[in-house]
Amino acid sequence: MMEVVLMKKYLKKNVGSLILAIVFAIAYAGAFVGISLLLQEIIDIALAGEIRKATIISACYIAAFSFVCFMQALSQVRLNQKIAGEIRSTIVGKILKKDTLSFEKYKGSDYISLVQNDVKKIEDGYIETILSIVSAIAMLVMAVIVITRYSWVFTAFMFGMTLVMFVVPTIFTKKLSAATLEFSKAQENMTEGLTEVVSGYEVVKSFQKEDYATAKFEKCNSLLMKRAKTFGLVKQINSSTSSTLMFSMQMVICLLAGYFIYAGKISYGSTVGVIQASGCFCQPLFQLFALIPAIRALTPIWEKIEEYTAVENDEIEVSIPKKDWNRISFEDISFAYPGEEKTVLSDISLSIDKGKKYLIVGESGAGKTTLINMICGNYAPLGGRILFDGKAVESAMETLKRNTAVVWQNVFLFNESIKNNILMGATDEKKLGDVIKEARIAEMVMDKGIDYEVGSDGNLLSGGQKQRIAIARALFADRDIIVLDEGISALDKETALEIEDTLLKRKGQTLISISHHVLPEMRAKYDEIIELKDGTIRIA
Ligand SMILES: Nc1ncnc2c1ncn2[C@@H]1O[C@H](COP(=O)(O)OP(=O)(O)OP(=O)(O)O)[C@@H](O)[C@H]1O
Repeated sequence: MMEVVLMKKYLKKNVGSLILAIVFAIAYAGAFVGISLLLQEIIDIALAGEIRKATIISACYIAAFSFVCFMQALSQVRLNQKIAGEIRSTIVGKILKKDTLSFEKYKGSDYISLVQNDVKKIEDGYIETILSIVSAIAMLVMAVIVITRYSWVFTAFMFGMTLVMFVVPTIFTKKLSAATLEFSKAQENMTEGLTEVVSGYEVVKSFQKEDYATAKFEKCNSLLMKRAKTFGLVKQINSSTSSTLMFSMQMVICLLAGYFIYAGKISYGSTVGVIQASGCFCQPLFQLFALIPAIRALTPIWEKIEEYTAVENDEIEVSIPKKDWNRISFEDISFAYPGEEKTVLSDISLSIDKGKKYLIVGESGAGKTTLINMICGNYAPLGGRILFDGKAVESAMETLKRNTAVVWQNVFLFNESIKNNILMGATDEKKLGDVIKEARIAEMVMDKGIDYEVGSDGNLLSGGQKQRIAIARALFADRDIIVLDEGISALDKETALEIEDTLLKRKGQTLISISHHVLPEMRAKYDEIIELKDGTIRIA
């Protein structure tokens, strides 16, 4: 089973906490079975007139019992939290390692739902269920030993009934798995719907489309309610069937014990003991019948985690160094988005020279962003070659990534200070001062302060301010190629020209700029104009 293989590595990492949790799960089972022996003892002692002794024994047992219960809960919560935290970290780490195309296979909200909702299902259900199974098996074994001490007839009878009732988990496992997966999909759908409604707030308000947005949300909400209901119902039917069967079995044991005491075969204390011990047999047995489908129901969740976080190669990211080059050549490259028949780029050949300035132009949808995604190493071409100074290199995509810095049309800023958004973990105060000037944010920094928190995705800044911080970030990264995907479109004409001139003047650094608005004087500033049309290029 896949989940066993996946879980093994988390359990191995937390072997100390795991052993502790197992020890207390078994102790917890022992404490329950021990009650039957205790009851037998104290009833027989009390019947013999030794009430004080019976009271002391009971008090000691209660103290030990509560300690074991507390420790069992504590060790379980501790292990659960540790493992859930590690699963979350692993998932996010793997998501960040994905290449752009496989990342884009799922929506951002799908990943959020995976980490928040699906890991929660494992957190709530997996470890707890495994430990409950351990505890149930231990209780079962101990109960059998204790019951056999009273009479083998009880044991034989209970095993017989168990065989008859074995059918419960087989009925519910499939149904519960399907309901769990449907519930998870509905949660994913809800996360997406909710994100859209909240992110689209401005559009909704300005067009007074509250009803439209509410209806959109309600659709997701009612689907989630429906799926949650089915999931809850199947889960409930599974456990109530188990409870009913357990109750019936205990009733029969009581009748049998009644007969034994009537026939004078066991003492009063033993009768109470055997009834209590039969509870310790029935309860875990039916608990197991409910727990096994519950744990199998999580299989689709494990599969989903595997699918969403599949990373082709874990190793390459950190090992590729920045490369010295003079010319990068793209020869006969083509590209189509996965699952799409239409080729966006067809047999394109172009060369990028160190220090030269390129302007990419073309109609909307011509493939400009796709082309720069390829130049930046985000999209691997379907055919053709990428050469560095005429030579093929290992991991060309990673090498391209190491050599480029992009300012995207839609800038993303972390909910941190201006400074942290530029440095992103690096340190170099001198270079920071330089890029602040070059990106024309000196005035803003003076005004707001370098430690000004920009808000979620920079919502406390204007579009132009965000774009200039993104330019400062790209300059700070000190890559050989700077790419502007309409990266100065949000700026006023004067600032845009100033920044463009600065970037054009940077010697030794290649500039690739995409622009819709190409004025004749702009064309003259660039070394080459790459014109994209119908998936092919014309270089002027
Ligand atoms: N993730 C995607 N999946 C499928 N098709 C896509 C995807 N992204 C873009 N496309 C398609 O690829 C083509 C080129 O898109 P691209 O964004 O590269 O054009 P563009 O020239 O940058 O457009 P614009 O100037 O409007 O930004 C378009 O037909 C677009 O619909």
